[in-house]
Amino acid sequence: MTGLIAASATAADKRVAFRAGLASGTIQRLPGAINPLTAKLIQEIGFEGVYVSGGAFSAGLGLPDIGLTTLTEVVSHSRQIACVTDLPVLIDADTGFGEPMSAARTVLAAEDAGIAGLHLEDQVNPKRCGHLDGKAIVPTDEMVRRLRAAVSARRDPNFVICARTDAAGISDTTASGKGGIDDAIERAKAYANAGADLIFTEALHTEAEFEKFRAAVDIPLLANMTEFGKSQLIPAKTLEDIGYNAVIYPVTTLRLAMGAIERGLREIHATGTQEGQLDQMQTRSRLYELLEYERYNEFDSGIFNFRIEESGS
Ligand SMILES: C[C@](O)(C(=O)O)[C@H](CC(=O)O)C(=O)O
Ligand SMILES: [Mg+2]
Repeated sequence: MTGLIAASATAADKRVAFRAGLASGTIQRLPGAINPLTAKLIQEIGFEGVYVSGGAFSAGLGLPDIGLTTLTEVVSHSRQIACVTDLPVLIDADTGFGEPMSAARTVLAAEDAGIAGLHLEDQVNPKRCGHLDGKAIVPTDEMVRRLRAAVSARRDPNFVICARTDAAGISDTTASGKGGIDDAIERAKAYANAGADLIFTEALHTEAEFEKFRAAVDIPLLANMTEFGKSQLIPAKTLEDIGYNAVIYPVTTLRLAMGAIERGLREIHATGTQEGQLDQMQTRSRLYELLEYERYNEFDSGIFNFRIEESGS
């Protein structure tokens, strides 16, 4: 029955695995899971970890990514995802949901939810998507306070605290931060000194910028391969060759699913049937396979009465 209902790996195992992956020299690929079922697929296909995106979570609630979601909402959604996978789950904790003390509380809640790590960003509150113009960052020392609070709250030393800097995407001089890639690199060094285990280099543009960042700091780095944003979409192998340690595909599964849902709904609206789209769908048998329906019979033989051979799908 191990691995049914909930994952077989413990939170401690997953954090150890994430740290080992970050130190391995092999890039850790973390697609965003929009729900626990997607996390099961991510594991089955063979990725190294699962990401929980704040942007995809808020979009799923029908809201823009402007800091409207709360610590409780994000952690409970992430707990459900972490619960069903043996893979480490990294979550998007935005700016920590408040002042430094709230960042500390966020870490405690994430640890209790079985999550392997989280990232905190240096944007002002309320934050916005890192690939939009007009965002603003807090002074370095304020972000350092956020991080110190998070690091000191941690009870499991293997829980990964990732610091995201949005500085590279800020071109105009703001009251709060210089911005630009050089500022981002300086900030990454300060964040590493404050105890961050991993740096999320948000909104770099080109391969050359990723290379420049890698050459300047000696702490694990995470790349964000989000679509339709400011960053060139660089293959995982190239990022690995550059020396990056992790890559997220944060909103990709939401965009894939929503693209398919919109096409399908329009066709049903236009033709009155979904008949022509059956080959685009995950079949009942594939869904049941992913859910491991059959294994549930191990402890209750009355549950599984679906026959793949007879159903034809
Ligand atoms: C990584 C990110 O923070 C997210 O919430 O997934 C977003 C992704 C996106 O909006 O494309 C971000 O880069 O700010
Ligand atoms: Mg986000």
